[in-house]
Amino acid sequence: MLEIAGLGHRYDDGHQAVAGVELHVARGELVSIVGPSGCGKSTLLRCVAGLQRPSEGRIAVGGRPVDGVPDDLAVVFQDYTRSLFPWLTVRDNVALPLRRRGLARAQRREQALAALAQVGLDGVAGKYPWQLSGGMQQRVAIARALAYRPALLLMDEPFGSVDAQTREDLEDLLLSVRGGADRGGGSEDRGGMTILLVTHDIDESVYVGDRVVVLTGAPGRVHSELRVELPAPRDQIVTRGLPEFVKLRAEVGRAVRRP
Ligand SMILES: Nc1ncnc2c1ncn2[C@@H]1O[C@H](COP(=O)(O)OP(=O)(O)OP(=O)(O)O)[C@@H](O)[C@H]1O
Repeated sequence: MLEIAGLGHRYDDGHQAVAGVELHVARGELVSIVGPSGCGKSTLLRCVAGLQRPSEGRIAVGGRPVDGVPDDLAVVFQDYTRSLFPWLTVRDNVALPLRRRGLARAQRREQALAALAQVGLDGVAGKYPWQLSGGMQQRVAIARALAYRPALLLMDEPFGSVDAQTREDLEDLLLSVRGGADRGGGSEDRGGMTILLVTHDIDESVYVGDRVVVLTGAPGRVHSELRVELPAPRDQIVTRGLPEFVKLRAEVGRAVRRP
C-alpha cells in the first residue's frame, strides 16, 4: 500500500530532517511511528501526503509514485486550529471533502453525521468550529478524515488535545476502521483503512499498532520496528494488563530513550 525507499529530506535552510528512511506498509495495516521530538516524524508524514517534495528517495501509494497529494488519502494534523474552516458549520466542514467522492448532497450529509457520531459529536453538527473546545475541534478534524473513508489515513499526534477517556474511545475507533485481520468489530465496507499514526504516547503506539516503528533523530531514520501481536479484540483494560503488552511497551520505551 505504501512504499518508502531511501527517503531523505533537507529543508531550504540546509537542515537534514530525515535520511535513508525505508518503510513498507501493507494494505489495512496500522503502523505507529514514535521517536523523540524533532526526529522527523512530521516531515516524514508531510512527504507521504505529497505536501513536501522529498530531496531524495521514492514514495509510492497504492503502486503510484507520490507527486502531489494522492487522491485516496486523508490527513489529520496536530494543529486543529488551522485545519477547519471557521465560516462553515461542523457538518459542512466534515462533508466538504466528500464532494471529491462525487456523492450527492444528501449522502454527503448523511456520511458526515455518521462520522460525527463515531467521534461522539452528534449534538454539535450545526455549530461553528469556534463555538467548540479545542478537543472537540480536533474530533471534528478526525470525523472529516473518517467520513472521507480514505484508503490511507495519516495522523500526526491526533489525540494530543482530547481528554483521557475520549482518547481511549478514539483509539478504539481507529482499531475498528483499520483493515487488519483481527478487527475490533465494525470494519468499513471498503475493507478497512491503512493508517500511519504518529504519537508521543508509547502505550498508545503499542495498543493500536500492528507494528511500531521507532525513529531516531538528527537526521531522522528508522531505528527499529516491533511487530505487535496482541490478542483480538483489544480492550483498554485487559490488553494493557497483558504481560506481552507490558514487554512490548518496555521495548519501545528503551528504543526511544536509548537509540
Ligand atoms: N520548515 C522547516 N525548516 C527547517 N527545519 C525544519 C522545518 N520543519 C521542521 N524542521 C526541522 O526538522 C526536524 C524534524 O522536524 P519534524 O517536525 O519533522 O519533527 P517531529 O519528530 O515531528 O517533531 P515533534 O515530535 O516535536 O512534533 C527538526 O529538527 C525541525 O527543527
